[in-house]
Amino acid sequence: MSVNDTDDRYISGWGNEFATEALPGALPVGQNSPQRAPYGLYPEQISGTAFTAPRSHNRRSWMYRIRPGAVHKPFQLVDAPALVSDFSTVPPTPPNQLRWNPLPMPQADTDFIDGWVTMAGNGSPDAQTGCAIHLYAANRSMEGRFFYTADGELLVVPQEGRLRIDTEMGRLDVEPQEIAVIPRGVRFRVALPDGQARGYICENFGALLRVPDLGVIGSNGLANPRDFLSPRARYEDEEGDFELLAKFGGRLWSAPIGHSPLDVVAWHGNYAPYKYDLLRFNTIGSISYDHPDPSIFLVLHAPSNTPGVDSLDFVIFPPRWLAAENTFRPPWFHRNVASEFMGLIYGAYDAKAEGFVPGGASLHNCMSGHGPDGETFEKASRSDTSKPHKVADTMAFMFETSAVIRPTQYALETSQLQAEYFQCWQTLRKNFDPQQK
Ligand SMILES: O=C(O)Cc1cc(O)ccc1O
Ligand SMILES: [Fe+2]
Repeated sequence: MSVNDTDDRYISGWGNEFATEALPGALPVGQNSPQRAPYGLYPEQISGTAFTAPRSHNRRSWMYRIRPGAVHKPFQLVDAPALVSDFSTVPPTPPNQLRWNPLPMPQADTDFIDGWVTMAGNGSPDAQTGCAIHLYAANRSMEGRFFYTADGELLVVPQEGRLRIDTEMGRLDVEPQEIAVIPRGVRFRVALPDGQARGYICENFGALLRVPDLGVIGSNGLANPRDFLSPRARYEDEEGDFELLAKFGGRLWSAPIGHSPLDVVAWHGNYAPYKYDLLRFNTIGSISYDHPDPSIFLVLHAPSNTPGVDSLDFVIFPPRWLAAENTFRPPWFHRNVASEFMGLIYGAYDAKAEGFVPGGASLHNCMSGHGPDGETFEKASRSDTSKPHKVADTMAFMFETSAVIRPTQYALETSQLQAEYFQCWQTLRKNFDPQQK
């Protein structure tokens, strides 16, 4: 999918000052809050950063809507036992390497919101740092229901089935190998064009995700800002007995609402949902020797207050050429200060010969040893590195965090957990021979 001047669905560029209207002249000219806005619309600002954040980080948008966001009945608590947000209350677990099979598709009617289960995370919405990592599996479109989370922005990584995400600011159609980011507070509804869908969600409680600086890479490369797409304004003028769901303070709340909140006729600003096709990533790697650190595969990151340290990194392992000579080409054995939650969207991952399957997940926490499994090590230690090799048919990703990731009780007790995961390194035998260099 490309976007150009004739694409009537999206506007492009990461963090742009967009201006889009579904009716001509719906955006006031030269001011945000005229005494009476065009078409009888209500102006409403949505702020994603503090009013006083530096201009380079300041994110807000103005919406021109049929009714203000305040128009709904009071919220009531909804039981949502599968959702976990405050990880300070989740006990630390042994530093074991963990791996899971995919979440099964639901049997009962389950929409995108019903289908969330929290696997792991750190921090909390109250602390405004950390993240919750959820899986979703759904077989019904949301009907008459709308959702937002005040706890964080949502990074949605579809693994199976397309998602039609209708947001206040317009429509995003996303499919596996694309991602969507829905800002904190933005209301949306998800339909499933393929009848069912499964994937991963990282709910980022901290600073907003952004495209990283490129340093010595230069002015182009990795995820190029022009490839991020935001929706054009699109509105519904519908009344009915609808439900507005909110995730707030780690809990789920429901309020009756008499109209569709997707009633924004025009908006402008730089706080908006966006999508990105992971196959657009300009993957950069070694063309001489050795395997670079995976920070070279960074798509988006949420910086912490410590320079150079991110609270959350979103890293991908896309198809790419491996050309490094005299080099062990797959990921090396390693122990990191960061903690790594990995998922597989498509194909196979080059560090794991088997067991890590699309829709599955793994967790390698701070300083827990991991790396290639026995089979991968044997093969890669003997492969011919005089020729480049294409790693094709693959798309893995990592939610990497500076704080330890705590798996939830669900994640530790589910039958998806692969109790024998540790075995994949037990075949790594002693090769050491002091007589033989
Ligand atoms: O653990 C993993 O497979 C992710 C990873 C990949 C890599 O190429 C280097 C380090 C790293 O943590
Ligand atoms: Fe790793």
